[in-house]
Amino acid sequence: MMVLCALRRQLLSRSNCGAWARLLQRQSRGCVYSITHGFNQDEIREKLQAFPGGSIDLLKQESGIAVLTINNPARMNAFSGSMMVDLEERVSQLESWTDCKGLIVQGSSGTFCSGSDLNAVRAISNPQDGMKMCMFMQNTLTRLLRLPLISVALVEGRALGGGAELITACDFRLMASGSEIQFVHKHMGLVPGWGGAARLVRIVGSQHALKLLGGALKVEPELGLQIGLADGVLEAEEDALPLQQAEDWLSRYTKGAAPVIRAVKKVVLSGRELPLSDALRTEKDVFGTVWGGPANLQALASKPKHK
Ligand SMILES: CC[C@@H](C(=O)O)C(=O)SCCNC(=O)CCNC(=O)[C@H](O)C(C)(C)COP(=O)(O)OP(=O)(O)OC[C@H]1O[C@@H](n2cnc3c(N)ncnc32)[C@H](O)[C@@H]1OP(=O)(O)O
Repeated sequence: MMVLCALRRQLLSRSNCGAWARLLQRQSRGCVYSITHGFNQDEIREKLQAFPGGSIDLLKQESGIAVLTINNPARMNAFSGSMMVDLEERVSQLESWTDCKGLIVQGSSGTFCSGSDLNAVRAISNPQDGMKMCMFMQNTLTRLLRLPLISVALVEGRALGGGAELITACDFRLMASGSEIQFVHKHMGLVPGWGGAARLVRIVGSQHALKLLGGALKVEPELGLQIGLADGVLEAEEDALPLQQAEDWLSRYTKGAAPVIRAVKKVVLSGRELPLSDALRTEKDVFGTVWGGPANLQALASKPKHK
C-alpha cells in the first residue's frame, strides 16, 4: 500500500502526468488489478475487441431498477471478447448512475450464459493472454459486485463456466424452474478464473464449493436453494414473465429512497470485505450520509410504529 501511495504521489507530481494519473485513478477504483500489477487495461481491451460478436445491453428504468442482458443467442449467450469489453463499459455506466437502486442480470432468449466463447478461448489459449483476460474479468466482476445497489442474477436455462462465475458477482440469485448452474471448468481442464471460486466459497462455504467445483455438479433449483446458491425459485406463471417475477422479488429490497438502499449495500459490503475496525468506521461514515437526510426526516415526521 505504501509503495502504491508513493508511486501515485510521484506520478501526480510530474508536470505531464495527467494521463498517467487518470489511468492510475481509474484502474485502482474498485479494481483488483492496476498498472502496479503489470495490468494494462487498454492493451487487454484491444486484444479482446479482436473477438467480436453479441452485446451486453443495459436498460435503465425510471424505477431505479436496471436490467443488464447478456445477448449472444446464436452461441447460448457465450461471452465473446467484445462482450467482455461491453460489460466493463456497462458497469462504468452503472457506477455513474447515482439514482440506481437495483439491477437484474439476465441472458437473452430464455438462457443465461454458456461461459466464454470457446472460439475466443481456443484463439487465446496461451497462459499469458488467458491471465490477462482473467484479470480484466475479475476487475469488472469485482466492480459489478461492489456497485452500491442490490443486484440479482435471473437464471433461466443454463449458466455454465464463466456464466456460473457471473452469477456469483450478484448479491442474489433466482433460478427459474428447469434452470441449471454448472461450474464446468474441471471438464474443460480449468478452474474458475473470473473470481468465481473465491466468491462461491463466500456464498455456499468451502465444503459445498469443493463439491460443486471438484465434481462439476449440475445445480438444479432444489439443490441451489438447499446449499444457499439460489435465493429463490421462480415457478412458471402464465401471467408473469420471469423478468417481471424477478422485478417483483427484488422490489422488497429496493423499495424506498435510493440513498438509503445504496447505504444499505455499502454497509453490508464493507462488513463483508473489510476488517472489523475499518468496517465500523465505514459504517459510521455511511450512517452520516443518511442521518438527518430527507428519508430520515420524513420517517420521523410520520411517527412510525413498526408493528
Ligand atoms: C475460461 C473458460 C471458462 C470461463 O470463462 O470460466 C469457460 O466459460 S469455458 C466455456 C464453458 N462452456 C462450455 O463449454 C459450453 C459448451 N456448450 C455446451 O455445453 C452446449 O452447447 C450447451 C450450452 C449446453 C447448449 O447445448 P444445446 O442446447 O444442445 O445447444 P447447442 O450445443 O447446439 O448450442 C447452440 C450453439 O451455441 C454454441 N455454443 C454454446 N456454448 C458456446 C460457447 N461457450 N462458446 C461458443 N459457442 C457456444 C454451440 O456451439 C452451437 O453453435 P452451432 O454449432 O454453430 O449451432
